[in-house]
Amino acid sequence: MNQSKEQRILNFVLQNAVRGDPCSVLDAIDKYCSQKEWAMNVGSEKGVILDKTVEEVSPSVALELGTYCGYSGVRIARRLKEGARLLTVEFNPEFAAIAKQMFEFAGVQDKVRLLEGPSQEVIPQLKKKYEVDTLDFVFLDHWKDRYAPDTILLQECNLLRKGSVLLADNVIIPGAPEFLNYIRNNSHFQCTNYPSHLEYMKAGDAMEKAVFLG
Ligand SMILES: CCc1ncnc2c1ncn2[C@@H]1O[C@H](/C=C/CNC(=O)c2cc(-c3ccc(F)cc3)cc(O)c2O)[C@@H](O)[C@H]1O
Ligand SMILES: [Mg+2]
Repeated sequence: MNQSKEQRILNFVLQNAVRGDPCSVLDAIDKYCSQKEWAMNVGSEKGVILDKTVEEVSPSVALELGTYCGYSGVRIARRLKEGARLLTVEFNPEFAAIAKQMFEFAGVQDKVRLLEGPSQEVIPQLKKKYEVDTLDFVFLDHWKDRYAPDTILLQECNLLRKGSVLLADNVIIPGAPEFLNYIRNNSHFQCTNYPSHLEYMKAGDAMEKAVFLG
């Protein structure tokens, strides 16, 4: 059975990156996806916006929606302080298996917990099953029509506290109009837009940061 693109990305990392070195893993994925096969990783340019936001927030508990191959999970985990943890949600078993291997090779597996399942089922389990009190940081990068309903669900489940930071990828391409409309017209969120470019391409894209005001 011929390999998937995601398996080819992982193989390239295993053969070209340095085990235990998260930066070399990110560089290998960026090299492969810019030179060989495009893939929907947040990439190095938007990745810097992600890095800066994670450093600013310095989260103890971070949530990622849409693990895919684990690129942004590695990117976030490598910046977490001692004892902090990333919970990342992925419902495609093949991608989850790829991402788990990516985390282990990068050496961040002790900071990252991959939760397999659809976000709308996992989010309501975070407090009881995964011992979460509130989330300090949430990275949204899954199906774009899920950003708004999941942001509402996070509030319904009391998972946000005053100062919790949401960061959403792709608010230009593919776009998340319902999310932008919801979050920018909601007085409980303070929004900031960060213009950038689509990963590995020249097209414009942007990230949106939304701070929950309580
Ligand atoms: C059910 C809720 C739910 N629960 C759990 N896991 C879920 C989930 N919904 C989705 N997943 C997983 O997340 C990942 C999907 C991510 C979706 N991302 C884009 O579509 C995207 C597209 C472009 C682009 C494509 C083509 C272009 F031409 C331009 C741009 C660029 C980008 O950066 C992009 O993020 C996969 O692993 C899903 O299995
Ligand atoms: Mg994305």
